[in-house]
Order: sequence, then structure tokens, then C-alpha cells
Amino acid sequence: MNRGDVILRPTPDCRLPVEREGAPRLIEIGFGNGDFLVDLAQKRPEALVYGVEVSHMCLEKALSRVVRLKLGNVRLLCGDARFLVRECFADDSVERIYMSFPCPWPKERHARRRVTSEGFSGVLASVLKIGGVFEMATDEGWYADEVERILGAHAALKLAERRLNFRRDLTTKYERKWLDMGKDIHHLYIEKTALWSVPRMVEGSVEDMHVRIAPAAPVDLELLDRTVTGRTGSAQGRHGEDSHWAFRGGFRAADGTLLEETICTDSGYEQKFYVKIVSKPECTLVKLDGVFAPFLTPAVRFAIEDVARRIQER
Ligand SMILES: C[S@@+](CC[C@H](N)C(=O)[O-])C[C@H]1O[C@@H](n2cnc3c(N)ncnc32)[C@H](O)[C@@H]1O
Repeated sequence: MNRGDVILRPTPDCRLPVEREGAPRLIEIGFGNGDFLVDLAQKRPEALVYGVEVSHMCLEKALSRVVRLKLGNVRLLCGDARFLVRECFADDSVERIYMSFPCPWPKERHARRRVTSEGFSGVLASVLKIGGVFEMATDEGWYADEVERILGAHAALKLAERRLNFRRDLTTKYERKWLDMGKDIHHLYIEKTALWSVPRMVEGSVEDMHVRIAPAAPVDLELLDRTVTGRTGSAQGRHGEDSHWAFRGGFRAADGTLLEETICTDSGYEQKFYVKIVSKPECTLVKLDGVFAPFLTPAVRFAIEDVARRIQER
């Protein structure tokens, strides 16, 4: 077994490999050093256990244990769980989602950073199977209250149980640490009770994002770059409140095309990539460069269309 068997890099349209159809799917969000994830995978060999973690360092630590133990039923995804769980998992496909000791972000101005903020209840209600459970542990009573209030209020979810200082079979590094220090631990069990679906933001294929401009734009790459980013060497755009993008300047690629460095956000989810501008005798092609293939979110599409528009209007 090697890294490639364990780490999943979803395709730009956020598809995961189809495997072990019919096997129960379990997800752990923010698995940290991977103690719980590894124990869970060993306890449930018939299940496919997905770990979603934003920290590369944690990913590497858990990965080496998974490989060393030859755990064939673990898949790891690196990135923000708020985005990846919504975009990569289908409705009614997951049996249980675990999240232990998420960063509570206690300051009000940081509230949006909580995994459980904005829209997370809809994501759970979508991807869990009916009867499926979101299991959360926290040492912050106020945070448990908040999650209970927000998730419990969703039409397709209900609080199934709340326990104080319950000793679980499987524990995490933080759980053991807080228990040793005598802290209170709050466990919430939120159950999905009805069908629900949230819209996904990723759609279409890489080819759908190509824009062909005829007649041809100038073949001079420097002129082409200035057309996109203006005299200042950078330019920005936005669509509504949720989609923002910025062009940071162009690079001449080895194949004689122009790569426009682009950064974009969709409802706070950030991606960096290059828009490729190919000057041909008959037309100019504006498309996604395949190297840092981003997920196909609305802001990525708007950015490509914006490059094409700037070239057309020059
Ligand atoms: C306090 S640690 C808890 C780790 C582990 N669950 C435990 O109990 O020992 C919180 C973990 O959540 C991860 N995390 C924070 N925000 C995240 C997000 N949006 N998506 C995925 N993981 C996240 C952090 O990188 C960190 O590893």
C-alpha cells in the first residue's frame, strides 16, 4: 500500500473514485493526529472511512500510520471540510459523521470560521442517510449549546442525545487530554430524520469552461497580459456577494501560451490556479490550465469568462 491508495484528490468536478459500492461510508472531520480515525477503521473493516482535515501536517501523520498498519479502508482528503463534504459526497450516502473537539473560535468576529457555521446543518442533512448521525465532542459547554440550537433547529435533523462526560470506546488525543485535566466533555448526537438536499456549487466539466474567441487576439503575450491586468499588473472582479477573483499577472509558459495567475473565492472558499490563454492563428482560446486544476466553482468560471471578456473588449 502507498500514499496514492489512501490520499484522495477529487477531480475538478469533485467526484471521488467509485469503490466498494454498498459499503457504509463514515467521515471524520478534523482528525488531527488520526488516533480516532485509525481505531474506527480497525473497528469497522466493512466500512469506508473518510478523513477530512485541513492541516497537511496532520494528514501526513495519519497517512504514515494508515500505510504502516495497511488499513485498506481509509481515504484521506485534505482541505476545508465545509466545502469538501458538501461537494464530494452525494445526498443520503453517509452513515455517520464524527467531529471531535473542533476549534471553537470563541471570539464573535471569528464565528464564521467554526466548521458548524453557516449552512453546515444543510450539508449534514443532505449527505447523511436517514437515521444517520453526526457525532460531536467538545469541551466547551457554550459551543455544544450553540451547535445543539443550530443543528437541532434544522427541519431534517433532530438532537437524538446529549451526554456529559461519557466514556466512548474510541477516543481522541484531545479527549484524553481534557479528561485527564478533569474538564467536562459534551457529546452531541444529531440524527437525520427526513430527506433533504442542498445545492452544490461545483458543476460542469473542464471543457465547459473553455471560451473560444474569434477572430484571434494579439499573439504578443505581453500585450495580452496587459489586456487582462491593465497597467498595474493586477485586476479584480466579483459576482454578487459570494464570488470574487483577482488576476495577479501573467507568465510565459514553455509552450508559448500565457498563464494568468488567478486567485478566487466562493463564499470564502479560496483557490489558486492559472487561466491559460492560447493564441492560435484562427482564434484565441481561454481555458483552465491543468496543473493546479481547481474545483469547478462559480468563481473559477466567472474568472475565465472575465479574461475572455477583457480580451474581446480590448
Ligand atoms: C482541536 S483539533 C482536534 C483534533 C482531533 N479531532 C482530536 O480530537 O484530537 C481540531 C482539528 O480540526 C482541524 N480543522 C479545523 N478546521 C477544519 C476544517 N474547516 N476542515 C477540516 N479540518 C479542520 C484542525 O486542523 C485540527 O486538526
